Amino acid sequence: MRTVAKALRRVAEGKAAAQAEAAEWKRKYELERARNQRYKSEEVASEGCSCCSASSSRQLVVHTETEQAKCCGNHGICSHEVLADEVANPNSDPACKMVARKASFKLSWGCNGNKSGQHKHEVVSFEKGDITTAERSSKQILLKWESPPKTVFIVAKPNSTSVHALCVEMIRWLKEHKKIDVLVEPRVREELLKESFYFDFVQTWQDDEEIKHLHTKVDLVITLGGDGTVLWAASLFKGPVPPVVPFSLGSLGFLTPFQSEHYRESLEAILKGPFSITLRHRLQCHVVRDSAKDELEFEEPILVLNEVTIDRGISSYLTYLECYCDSSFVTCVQGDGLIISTTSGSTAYSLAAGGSMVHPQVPAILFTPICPHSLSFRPLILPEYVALRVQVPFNSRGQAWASFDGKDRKQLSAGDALICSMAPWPVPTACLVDSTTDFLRSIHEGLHWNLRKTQSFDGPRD
Ligand SMILES: NC(=O)c1ccc[n+]([C@@H]2O[C@H](COP(=O)([O-])OP(=O)(O)OC[C@H]3O[C@@H](n4cnc5c(N)ncnc54)[C@H](O)[C@@H]3O)[C@@H](O)[C@H]2O)c1
Ligand SMILES: Nc1ncnc2c1ncn2[C@@H]1O[C@H](COP(=O)(O)OP(=O)(O)OP(=O)(O)O)[C@@H](O)[C@H]1O
Repeated sequence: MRTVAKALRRVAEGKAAAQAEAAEWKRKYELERARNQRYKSEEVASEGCSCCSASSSRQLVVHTETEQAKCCGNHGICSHEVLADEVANPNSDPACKMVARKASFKLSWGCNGNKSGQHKHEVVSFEKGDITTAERSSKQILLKWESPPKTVFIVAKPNSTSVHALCVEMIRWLKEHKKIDVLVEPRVREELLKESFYFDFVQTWQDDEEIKHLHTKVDLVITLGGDGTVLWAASLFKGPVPPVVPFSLGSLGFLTPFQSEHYRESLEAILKGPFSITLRHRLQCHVVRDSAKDELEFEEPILVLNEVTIDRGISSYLTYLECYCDSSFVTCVQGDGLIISTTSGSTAYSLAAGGSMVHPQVPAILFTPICPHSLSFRPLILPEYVALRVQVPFNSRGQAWASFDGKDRKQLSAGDALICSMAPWPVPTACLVDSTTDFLRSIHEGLHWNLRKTQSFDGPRD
């Protein structure tokens, strides 16, 4: 219990750190606004400001440092740290090639036609091009490049001829028509070089240590596969995630709105911008062993985009789990297990277990039992600022198993606990239209939600 209390404190410290960062960003924003007001009388009166012409849509437009001198200050946030250039590395080894400067971008929040509504400035920090959130945005978010993206990371589903063919064609197009550098996983680079030495320019990494710095080298991630490829791509980023463009080459396509047949048009639009994004929040999960003496014995936290599942594995006994929300006891789960899901995962395992479908922008955590041995156990939807703790009691007959986005199963013995809270690094996925339209399309086309033959007009009348 002592180590779990420490774990909860650590989660709270993590949240506090994210909120402190957001508060610092908000302080900068207030300072910039004050500075913009001072500039207003000097320059904008004569020159005007490009963003003001967009003010009819009450867009919040974020300016770069260079624009702040003439920014009108009506609704501009001018805090934007210039990204550090990376030193070009003469080493020809593709694993060591450093990419040029990372593209900078700005985020704006649309008020979607609500011209009169007072616009609440969401606090989303995107220093150095890394998106970190302390609060969920309640408006559609637009991403606008301030400098053209230079490096794209392509994640391709393995063992698929169609995916490989598209990957080859897309890399050629990006290099020859868009002059964009491409980075792929080591497996993919080997496959490309077997095909032709032309692909020697494609970059990759040598060891997993480099994966930790992927977000500093990549401007955009493209996934070629199904929903699982999006999950896989997200799992490669243990911190900030660059914008992801998911192309659909799977069966359902909940997370993959872009059609591969039109990849040129889609990528032209994305590379030019601005484009809508959905900040898909992730859960950060810690396994705390009963044997842990102090917090240094924590295992590597795991980030999930869909859900973490705690189930009975191959045991024939019911799982028996004690659940806490912050420090309040929630319930004991006796059944096949429990799913703690994000809103992005609400249409996946949680839905199959009877949970609700929730729009990905809703700030929530889903608490869904798997085949509970109790008639009254119904799924819950909790706020996203809570920390959930699931513990295997000492009087449990069997063990439990935790799996993260359906992968990496970890055994939980008596006294072990799993602690989950919202991670400050969402997966920013590009929208085909916008967050809501894409979500509704996915449940209509992926699930055929409420698809019913229409009742004929003829028949009795009131
Ligand atoms: N009984 C179930 O429904 C069940 C069981 C196990 C895992 N899953 C889901 O599979 C996910 C892993 O996906 P995978 O592709 O790596 O494994 P997988 O290849 O076994 O695919 C499982 C199915 O889940 C779908 N899926 C994945 N994420 C989804 C989402 N956010 N919304 C709607 N459908 C989604 C995929 O399209 C695929 O059809 C897990 O995160 C879990 O949500 C579902
Ligand atoms: N680049 C990758 N490297 C390793 N594994 C991957 C990679 N991309 C995807 N996978 C794994 O392959 C499995 C299948 O991927 P994906 O779900 O995208 O294809 P699918 O199952 O054919 O499509 P759908 O999920 O829509 O049915 C997933 O479990 C995923 O974790």
